[in-house]
Amino acid sequence: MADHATPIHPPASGSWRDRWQNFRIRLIADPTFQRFAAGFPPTRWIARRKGRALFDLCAGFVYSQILVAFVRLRVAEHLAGGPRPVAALARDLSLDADALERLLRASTALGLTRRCGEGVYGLADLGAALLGNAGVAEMIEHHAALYADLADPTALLRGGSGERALEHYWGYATAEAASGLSGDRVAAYSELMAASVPMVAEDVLDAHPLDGRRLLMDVGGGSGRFVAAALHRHPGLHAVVADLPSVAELARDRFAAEGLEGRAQVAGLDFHRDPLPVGADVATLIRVCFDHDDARVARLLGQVRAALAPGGRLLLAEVMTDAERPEPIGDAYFGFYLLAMGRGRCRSVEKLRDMLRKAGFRAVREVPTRRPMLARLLTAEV
Ligand SMILES: CC(C)=CCC/C(C)=C/CC/C(C)=C/C=C/C(C)=C/C=C/C=C(C)/C=C/C=C(C)/C=C/C=C(C)/C=C/CC(C)(C)O
Ligand SMILES: C[S@@+](CC[C@H](N)C(=O)[O-])C[C@H]1O[C@@H](n2cnc3c(N)ncnc32)[C@H](O)[C@@H]1O
Repeated sequence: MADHATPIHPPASGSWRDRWQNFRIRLIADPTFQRFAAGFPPTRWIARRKGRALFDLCAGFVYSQILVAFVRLRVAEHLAGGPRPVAALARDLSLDADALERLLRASTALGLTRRCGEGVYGLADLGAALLGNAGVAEMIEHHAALYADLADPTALLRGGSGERALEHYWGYATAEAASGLSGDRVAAYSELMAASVPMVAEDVLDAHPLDGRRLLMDVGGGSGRFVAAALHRHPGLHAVVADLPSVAELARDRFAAEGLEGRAQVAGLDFHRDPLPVGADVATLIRVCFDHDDARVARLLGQVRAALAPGGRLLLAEVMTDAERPEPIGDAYFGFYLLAMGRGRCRSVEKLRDMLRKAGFRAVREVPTRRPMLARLLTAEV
């Protein structure tokens, strides 16, 4: 058996299911069993699959950095016209051909490219999906800040010391007076959000069209890209973006540039301190609540409800988890992302439902979205 100072999962009392689970865990932790299972034909495939899964967890950062090189060198764009020989591509990218082939073999192994013959590579499904998705490429570049904060993950869990890269990047997350943030401090995150919101906007507006609504208030609406998408879809709709003053100015510029200034207004404010504009018959909170702690979100939901007209509706969209089934995007990725950023957390659908009800909303419903990995949607009535 494994040579451990403390016994792993001592035999338990309880249901047969618990006892069986404990037995399995003890067995799998035993190196002798691991060796046996890797060679024994009936268990060999399971052992290989689990070993591979553990290897992929170990190697995740390496895979991610291969993706960074792939995006930074714009390999997908250079292969968009069809497969190309390594030598020609190397000339275009000003890269040594051997180094490029190393990258292309790696990106082929990861499903981004495919090998079409001796020294010739083309796009595979994941590389092609990346090409159609500018927001993802920007996120990949942005991850440098996240990885800097994750360099010492236990220190991060213990609260660390000094300002983290993401805490600085998202200046509002821990600021006492967020409304004082200058244009310089909000420009980078506003651009990143504007690049990544179009897919979320499509999915939310497809799942819940705003037909029949008169005035939309997008709370934390950033530089107005969601509102612009809604107004282009619904010609009778008017809207207001409520965001920090320096961000609201970016939205004003967008509306002017897109000829929407007659239908879209901005309200520069701090939604933790200032009242929201009243009278909208639909409000949206898109990727806003998970930035903040429970107490602030509870107050914000109360504020939004109070600002909505009678019969008004709230659409709350962001990544959500399942209370009883932790999963990689909400619990692993956003769990640690938001920890580095400051005070936020990715909440379960159940938790958000409960918070909405406590804020006085009724008829809280989840409306399925096309890509729940980007955002799930809850609607609630005043
Ligand atoms: C017959 C043929 C040709 C094919 C058949 C097979 C087939 C149907 C293939 C499908 C091909 C296809 C259309 C693929 C599409 C793939 C898509 C749409 C992929 C999308 C991927 C999206 C990704 C990877 C998104 C990543 C998002 C990230 C990392 C978001 C991060 C967000 C952050 C950090 C937000 C921060 C906000 C804050 C601060 C927390 O509030
Ligand atoms: C993660 S971004 C989401 C932006 C946009 N809804 C989207 O999905 O692209 C959060 C937004 O909330 C705004 N915000 C954060 N704290 C705020 C506050 N106290 N008052 C007003 N806006 C705030 C930020 O400026 C930012 O634009």
